Parts: sequence; structure tokens; C-alpha cells
Amino acid sequence: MPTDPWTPIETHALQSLEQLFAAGPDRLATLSREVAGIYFDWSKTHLDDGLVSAFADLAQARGFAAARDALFAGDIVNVTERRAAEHVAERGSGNPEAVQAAAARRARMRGLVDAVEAGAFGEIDAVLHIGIGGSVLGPEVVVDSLGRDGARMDIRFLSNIDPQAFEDSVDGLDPVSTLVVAASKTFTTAETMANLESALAWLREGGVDDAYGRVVAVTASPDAALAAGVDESRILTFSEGVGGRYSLWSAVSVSAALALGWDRFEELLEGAAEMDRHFRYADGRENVVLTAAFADLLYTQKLGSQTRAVFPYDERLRLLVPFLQQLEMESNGKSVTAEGQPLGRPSGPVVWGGTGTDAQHAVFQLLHQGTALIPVEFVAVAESDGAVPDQHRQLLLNAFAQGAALMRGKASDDPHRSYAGNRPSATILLDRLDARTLGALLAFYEHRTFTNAVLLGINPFDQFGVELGKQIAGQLASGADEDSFDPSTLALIEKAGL
Ligand SMILES: O=P(O)(O)OC[C@H]1O[C@](O)(CO)[C@@H](O)[C@@H]1O
Repeated sequence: MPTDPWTPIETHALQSLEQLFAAGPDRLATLSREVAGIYFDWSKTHLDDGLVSAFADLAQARGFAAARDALFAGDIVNVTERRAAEHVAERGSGNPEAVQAAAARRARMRGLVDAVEAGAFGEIDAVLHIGIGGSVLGPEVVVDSLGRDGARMDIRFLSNIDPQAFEDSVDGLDPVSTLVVAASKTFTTAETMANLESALAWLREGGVDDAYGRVVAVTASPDAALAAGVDESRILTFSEGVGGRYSLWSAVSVSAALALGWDRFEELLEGAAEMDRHFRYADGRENVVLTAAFADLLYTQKLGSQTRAVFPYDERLRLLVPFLQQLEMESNGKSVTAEGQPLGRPSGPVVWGGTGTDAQHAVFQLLHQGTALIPVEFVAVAESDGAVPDQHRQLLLNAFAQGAALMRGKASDDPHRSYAGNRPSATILLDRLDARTLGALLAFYEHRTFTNAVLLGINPFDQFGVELGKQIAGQLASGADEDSFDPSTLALIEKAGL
């Protein structure tokens, strides 16, 4: 056996998708699975038996099973920050102590949701959720996906420091009946603090005398929230071990719980826990997370794909792509291993995408005939939301047609009208879109990100790469060391009149 577990993968001769289907009548059965109300089909990728075995050997060589055990045991897996990664405990999986602590925090969260519903803050009909990155993208995708039917409140999300974003977010809201949720793991993030100040001013101008009394803080740094003026009784906490982009299972989703009701929030957690059990216990070939990660690495590592495109064919899932962008790119966009050695191979890909069918009329030309090999992922929901069933049927058929067209291609004497085909795609089909299936779907993506990281040797739980830009913004704002900046940056500051 070669000493480098990548060698068998790199030297493996690939067959075309057409050949793979022709040669393996059980291909669909081996590369598709139903888990937690979601059908995963990876058969239109170039994975074959030999590759799956080679990737399984790589997983063994990289200590994947032990790494997965360590994640669920609450061991230190975020080695650079010397922390566990406790997001699975938020949905009741893994380390009993962490699960218990998360349950106690969740009980406080529920108390607050009940208090709001019981009128402890007056007549509240709207929530302004302030946060950025992981402190907003999770609850936002949940509310946008599930909140169309019977949302109990008008939930607005505000992240950007652009004052226009603030104006837009409060447009039409009455300060007197609005609750402000300020979510920030650190409670120091510049955008969130600035927007909180604007929200406080807006509340006061709108006749709310005790503006702070309307603010709920969600944070892993309660002292910082206290120092910012929020009363302890309205501070909900989550553990330092829950990374921002993995935090939607915690009190960060208090706005989602207010919008959807407590039961649906619990169902979201249960769906995620079901995916946790699958990821943790399903055998190698049965494990949809491993299959997905193997295909990811096939394209990024062996075939040089620098991007992966994700297309939800469902308007309700339109915010899935930005959520995945943070989850995957902040986790696996690294050039060094967890031990600080050069990675020596491509890291996680750029994740991009859009909503089908819109995207078909905008970016699919490149997917069908461009020169880059881009694995495509379709995410769709079988059950129609009921409105116009025939349009829903057409929506799904379009998604499936795109996968077939990418794979099949079409020969033509006219090169402009010729499609090479043999282009990979994966399809994720939810039985229906509800809190359970959404929880399972998002947990699937978390575990897939983790699995990619383990197989590459990356620590997916830190994000030092975002710090430098913040520091420089601070330096520019204070005018410190201005002379040390390059002429381009200085000219831009002058041009903008700053
Ligand atoms: O929750 P916080 O501390 O406000 O951070 C918000 C986001 O900013 C980041 O730290 C990146 O700058 C993300 O990792 C995080 O989700």
C-alpha cells in the first residue's frame, strides 16, 4: 500500500458518467440514500467503487473515526483555540455535560420566548434581529425557509453597517411594538454594536423611554453585553465552544423561535439530531456525509475544481447559499493544516450559486459549455407548498433536467451547439420543507464541512483570516500610522472625503 493515501486517488483512472452508469446497474442504489426525510443522490458524480475505497483508506489514514468521536465527545477539536466544538450538544447530541449545559441555557431561552408571548415586553409584533455572519445567517435562513406559513411576528434581520441597511430593516416597523435582539458571540463586533446604537436611538425617538429594556442580548460573552448596558435578565448565553457559523441551534435563533413558535424550533433541533446520529453511526458506504465529502474532494483535489455551485430549486431555500458560503468558506478556506504546516493542496472551494430556475437563465451557460469543471448541487423539495402544483412540478422537472443535461451532453457538428456532457451534479431532494428536514439538511452541511476538513487536515473551527481586515479598518478609522499605508489606499480615503 502506498504511504501517501492520496496517491491511489490521484492515479485512479476515471470513467465517464455514462460509462459508470452502463457498467454498474446498482450504481444508483449504492450512491443514493434516504436519511431523515431527505433523499441524497450522488450517482451523477464520478465516484466509483475504487474511488470510494481509496477515500475510505484516506479517511482511515487521517484518523477520521477518532476525529468524529472527538467532536461528539466534546474533546478539544478546535486545536488553535484550545476548545471543543459544541454545536452538536445544542441539539442534544454527544457529550452529556455539554448537552445538559445547553439544555439549561435553552430553558432560559424558552422562558424569554414565553415571556415575550405573554406580554412581558408589552404588545410585541415585530423583532429586529441584529447580528452579522454566524450571528444572523442561521436564524435568517430558518425564518426565511419556514416563516411563510403563519409567522407569528414580523422578523427583520439587520447585519450590514451600511446605514441604508438599518433604514431598510426598520421600514414600516413601530418602535413601540418592536423587540430588538442583538446577537453577537463576542459582543464587540463593530457592525453589530453600531447597529445596536442606531436601534436604541430609533427606539428612543419612537417614544420608548427605556430603550435598553427592549433589548435582548445573545452572546457567549455576557460580561461584554452587561458592559454594553443590557440587563442580566435579558442576556441569553451560549457556550464559547459553539462557533459563530455553527450557532443557529443556540439562543442565536431566539428570533426564529419567536417567529415560528417554540415547538417548531425544537423540531429543527430534532431533525439536526437525527442527522447527527446518521453521521455518527452509519457505516462508511451508508454514510451520506462521507459520500458527499468524498465527491467534494474528488473534484477539488484530483480534478482541480476551484468552485462548487449550489442551486436550491425552491424560493424558500434562497438563503441557503449565503449560509453555506460562510459555513464552508470560513471553515475550510485555510492554507495551513491544524498543526500549522502548509496545506500543500487546494483548500475548500469557493461556494456559489443561486435559485433555480432563475439561475438557468443567467449562469448555467458556463456550467454547460464553459471550460471549468464545476460540480453542481441541486436542492429541491418534493412536496408542493400547495399554491400552484403544476408550477411546482415544472420547477422540479427543470432541476432534474439540468442534472441530466449536464451529464448527458449533446453532440453536434456545430461546435457552438455542442455540449460535452459528463459534467457532475448531486441532488438533494427533501420530502417536504419543514423544521425537521431543514434541521437535518443544515446539520448535513455542517458535518460535510467537518469531514472535508478532517480529510484535508484543516481545523474548520477557527477563522483568523477575518481579523487583519478588521484591524486595518480600525487603524484607518483612528488615523493611526497613516503614513504606513500604500498610496492606493490613501488616495481612496482622500477621494471619498474621509
Ligand atoms: O458573533 P460575533 O462575535 O458578532 O461575530 C460575527 C461573525 O464575525 C466573524 O467573527 C467573522 O468576522 C464570524 O466568524 C462571526 O460569525
